[in-house]
Amino acid sequence: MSSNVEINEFLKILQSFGSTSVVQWILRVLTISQAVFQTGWPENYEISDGERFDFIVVGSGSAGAVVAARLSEIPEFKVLLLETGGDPPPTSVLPGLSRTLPGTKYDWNYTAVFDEGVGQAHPGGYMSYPRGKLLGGCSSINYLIYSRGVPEDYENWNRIAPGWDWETVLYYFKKLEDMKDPLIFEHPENARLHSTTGPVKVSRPKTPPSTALIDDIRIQSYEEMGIPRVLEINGPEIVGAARPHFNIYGGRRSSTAESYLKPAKDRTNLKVAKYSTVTKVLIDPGTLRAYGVQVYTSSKTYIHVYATEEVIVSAGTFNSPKILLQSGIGPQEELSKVQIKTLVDLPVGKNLHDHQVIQLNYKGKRGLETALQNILTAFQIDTIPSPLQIGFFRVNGSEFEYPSKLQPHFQFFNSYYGAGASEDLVSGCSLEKDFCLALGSANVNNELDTVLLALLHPLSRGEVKLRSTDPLDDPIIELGYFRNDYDLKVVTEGVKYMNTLINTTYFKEVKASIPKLSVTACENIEWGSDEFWECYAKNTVLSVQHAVGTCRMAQDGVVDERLRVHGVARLRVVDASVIPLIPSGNTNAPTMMVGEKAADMIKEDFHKRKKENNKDCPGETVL
Ligand SMILES: Cc1cc2nc3c(=O)[nH]c(=O)nc-3n(C[C@H](O)[C@H](O)[C@H](O)COP(=O)(O)OP(=O)(O)OC[C@H]3O[C@@H](n4cnc5c(N)ncnc54)[C@H](O)[C@@H]3O)c2cc1C
Repeated sequence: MSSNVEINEFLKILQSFGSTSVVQWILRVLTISQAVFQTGWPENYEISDGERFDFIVVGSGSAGAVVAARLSEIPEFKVLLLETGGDPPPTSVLPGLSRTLPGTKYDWNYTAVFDEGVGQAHPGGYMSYPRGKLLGGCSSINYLIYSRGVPEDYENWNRIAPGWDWETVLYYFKKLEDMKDPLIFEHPENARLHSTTGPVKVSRPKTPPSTALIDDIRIQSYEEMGIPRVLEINGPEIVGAARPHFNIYGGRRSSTAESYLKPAKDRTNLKVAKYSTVTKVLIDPGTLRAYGVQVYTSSKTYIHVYATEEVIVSAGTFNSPKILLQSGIGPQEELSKVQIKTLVDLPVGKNLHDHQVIQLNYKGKRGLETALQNILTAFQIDTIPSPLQIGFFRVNGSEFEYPSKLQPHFQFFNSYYGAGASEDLVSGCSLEKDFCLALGSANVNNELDTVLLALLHPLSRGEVKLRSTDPLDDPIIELGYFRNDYDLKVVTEGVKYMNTLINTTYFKEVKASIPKLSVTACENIEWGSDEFWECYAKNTVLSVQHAVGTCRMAQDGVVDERLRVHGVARLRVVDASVIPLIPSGNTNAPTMMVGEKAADMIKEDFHKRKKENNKDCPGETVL
């Protein structure tokens, strides 16, 4: 038994002793030490040129790790999982440190560009767009918020790609979930949406009374604005606000590396090759059948490994289209620009969409008491220490009928900063210098609420393209925000509505105000006018890193409803890139759900093929 397992067992015993503060502290120290002295990740497998497997999965992220782990449940399947990155570091495991990961070696460090006249408050006209480069992919570096979207999101998928209706996907959402919050099961309407039997842990960590009060005041304010207080953000309501659930349990991040790959690490039929970058899919030009992949290894050589059954590309919204394009699958017009011969002409890289967000700031109470809040939270690295409230709402008006009334227009993330967190705010601010400095100044003596207002259903689309034929070159990411005027109209309405927060009881009591942050592009517009907020939104726009859609699942898309690439046999894409329409919430859980459903479809199709060929059917009973 490894020391990690022993510590885990000990932690479980301690947890059963309840919540005295001494036990809490012992737990905290042990959890942190367990994250720092890591063991338990799958061992690295050194692949050799010419090796054969049944299934090759490219990328171990939110979807890829799920697919590889589920396929390897069938002992007869030989599965290879290829991943560019390595093991998650302690900063990934400990939830309170998640914000330190973007920009490090655990991030692909991509930059994404705005169209002319958009995002002008971003120096250089581009912004960093983090993507996890490690076991678990983005699920190992994200902000751990657990949100699934609403039923109508999936009914819409189902209209485009049959088989993805709400009741079907709910089965997979429940299959992946281990809900640790007992409160949910006290309410039948909520309980039916959740499960305790899946591998991914979900909890709402307890907060100290001072933090709970801050949460409560904000949720009360949103209630006054007409956004109801709800039990949870994955409940039966379409709109409402609550403290969110997180993919955290026992002080650890429940990434797909933690919840799927660790438990599968001793299976001899699953090999995990780290530091291995897939540069293209090998496709027979005569039969158009995928038969393997080209890999750039840690020793800087290119090798080939072969798949007798299927290649599954799960490299994420930017890298999956890149790999397909490098393999000759994509728009002929784009491929010819970089002199790649087109094998199959498909809209790869198109349909990029995202939850673009507008950061709004509200300056509140003055004084030492709120500054103390920052000190209280600083040591709680085994949880999400800062107060955070999440809500969903629709704006009124017959001109805002898209999306349907069964979906919210906006999601918002309200973070609270006690006075004096300015340095944090300034260093985390990527906009023009004067804007960031003014943001910091607003918080020197006063608490500050920053609200990230996310447009949930944009009509604008961007695109991912190849920069060159060099497979190690970063792709071009054109965000395409606000290409459709409707998006800016809805966003401006949402911003104006959100600004009424300062008219609610608490914010009025503390004489809250909206700090005047300078945006050069809007200098000549009257501050606070509708025109100003439109300009502010267009130019300070950010992202919550929910990019999807570049290998769209649709008849006229890149993959069919079983995620098979149109026109190419034995090749699937399984990750956020297949999402045809972005859901009303964060994208990690929906992507894990896609992985779960895909694994079942791959197993089914394998058995179907074997039956057709009249051969033995290993593992059929598993289904
Ligand atoms: C900073 C940040 C915060 C976020 N916060 C949240 C949140 O709080 N809640 C939420 O629900 N969602 C959040 N998201 C979004 C969510 O995590 C992603 O939508 C989701 O994880 C995407 O999963 P994926 O499987 O498509 O891709 P990924 O998880 O990115 O997986 C792709 C994997 O493939 C590997 N890979 C890529 N190219 C290659 C190659 N050529 N060869 C081999 N391996 C390769 C990558 O290294 C990576 O491990 C956040 C994302 C980020 C980056």
